[in-house]
Amino acid sequence: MTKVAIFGVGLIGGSLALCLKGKPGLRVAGHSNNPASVDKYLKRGVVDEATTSMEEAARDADFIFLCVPVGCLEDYLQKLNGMRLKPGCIISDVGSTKRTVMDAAKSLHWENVHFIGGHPMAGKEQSGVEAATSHLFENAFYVLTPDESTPALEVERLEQLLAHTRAHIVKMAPAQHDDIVGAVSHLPHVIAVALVNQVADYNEENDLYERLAAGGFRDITRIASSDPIIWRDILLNNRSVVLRLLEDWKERMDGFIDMLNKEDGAGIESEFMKAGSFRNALPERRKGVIHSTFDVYVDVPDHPGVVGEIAGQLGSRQINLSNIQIMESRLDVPGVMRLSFREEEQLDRAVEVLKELGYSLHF
Ligand SMILES: NC(=O)C1=CN([C@@H]2O[C@H](COP(=O)(O)OP(=O)(O)OC[C@H]3O[C@@H](n4cnc5c(N)ncnc54)[C@H](O)[C@@H]3O)[C@@H](O)[C@H]2O)C=CC1
Ligand SMILES: O=C(O)C(=O)Cc1ccc(O)cc1
Repeated sequence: MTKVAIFGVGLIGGSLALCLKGKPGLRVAGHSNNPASVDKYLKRGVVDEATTSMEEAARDADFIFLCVPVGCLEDYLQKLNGMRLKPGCIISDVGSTKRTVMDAAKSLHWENVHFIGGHPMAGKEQSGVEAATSHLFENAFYVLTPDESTPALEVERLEQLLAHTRAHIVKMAPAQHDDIVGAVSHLPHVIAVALVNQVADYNEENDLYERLAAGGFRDITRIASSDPIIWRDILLNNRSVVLRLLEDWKERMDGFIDMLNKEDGAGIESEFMKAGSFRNALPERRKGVIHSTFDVYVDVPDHPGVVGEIAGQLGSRQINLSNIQIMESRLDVPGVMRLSFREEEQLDRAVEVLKELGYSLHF
C-alpha cells in the first residue's frame, strides 16, 4: 500500500484526498492539530485515517503533502526534517507561492527524502474541507517546481500520483511562478478586495449601492470572498512581486484618469479593444484539452432517483447527454455528478434547465 499523508485537510488538501482516496493501492492519512477537525475528516470520509500527531501521520508515508497556509510551510518543513521519514519519501506542498518554500526546503539537509514544490492552479473562494471536491483540479494546470538536484525519477513518481487529479502538470522555476501567478491571481485578489471595500464604504451612506450591485459587480469580485488567513499569507509572502505589480496598476489607473480628464474617447475605446481581444482568446477551462466534451458538475443530494430525474428532464427537452458520471456518492457526503455533452449549445441549454430546477452547478 502506498501511504499518502495530507497535512491540513481543507479545501485543497481535502480535494486532493478525495482524488486519491479509494484508488487501488493508495491509503490516505490526514493530519490536523485540532482533534475536532480530525473527527470531521473521518466523519466526512475524506481520508482513510486521521490523527493530531504529525509523527503518526508522517510515519511510513510514501508521499507527504503540506496543504496549510503559506506562512506555516517553513515550520512544517522544519518539523518533518527532524523526523524519521520513510526512505524515498517525497514531500510536496500546494502553496500559492513557490520561491520561499523551495528556499526553505533547500536550506535543510534531507536524508533520502525529496521536496518537490507544487501548486494546483485551481480553487475557489470557499475554504475548509466542507468545500472540497474530487473534481476541483480536473483540466486545471498543476505547477511543479522541482529543484535541479531532484532526480527525474522522483518527479515522475509524483506526477504519476498526481495523474489522479486529472490536472495538467507544468514545470517551471519558482521565481517565474511567483511573477506570473502574482499577476494573474494575487493582483486580481487585491483589486477585488479594494473594489468591494470602496463600494462597501459608499454603501454606509446609501444602501442602494448594495442593492444595485447584483450583476457584473458580483462576478468580477467573487474572489474578494476568499479566506483572509490564506490570502494574508500569500500576499505577505509574495510582497515584492505584488508591490511591483501594484505600482504598474497605479500607473494604469493614472492612464485612465488622464484619458477621462482629456475626454480621450479613442484612448478608452482602444483600451477596451485590446482587453477584449486578449480576454476572449483566453483558454476556457471547461473545454478540456484532454476531453473533447463540454462538461458541467452538478451537486446532487444522495438519493437514488436523481440520475433518472436529471436524465429524464434533459431527454424530454431533446438535450443529448454524451456521458453521466457519479463522482462521489456516500451516505454522509452529497454527491457530485458530471454531465458531458458533445456540443456547447447542448451544455448551455442543460445549464439553463438545471438552474431552473434549482441544482447547484460548477464548471
Ligand atoms: N484556496 C484556493 O483556492 C487555493 C489555495 N492554495 C493553497 O493551498 C493551501 C491551503 O489553502 P486552502 O485549502 O484554500 O485553505 P483551507 O483554509 O481550506 O485549509 C487550510 C488547512 O490548513 C490547516 N491549518 C494548519 N495550520 C493552520 C494555521 N496556522 N492557520 C490556519 N489553518 C491552518 C487548517 O486546519 C486547514 O485544514 C494554501 O497554502 C493556499 O495558498 C492553492 C491553490 C488554490
Ligand atoms: O477562486 C478563484 O478563481 C481562484 O483564483 C482560486 C485560486 C486561489 C489561489 C490559488 O493559488 C489558485 C487559485
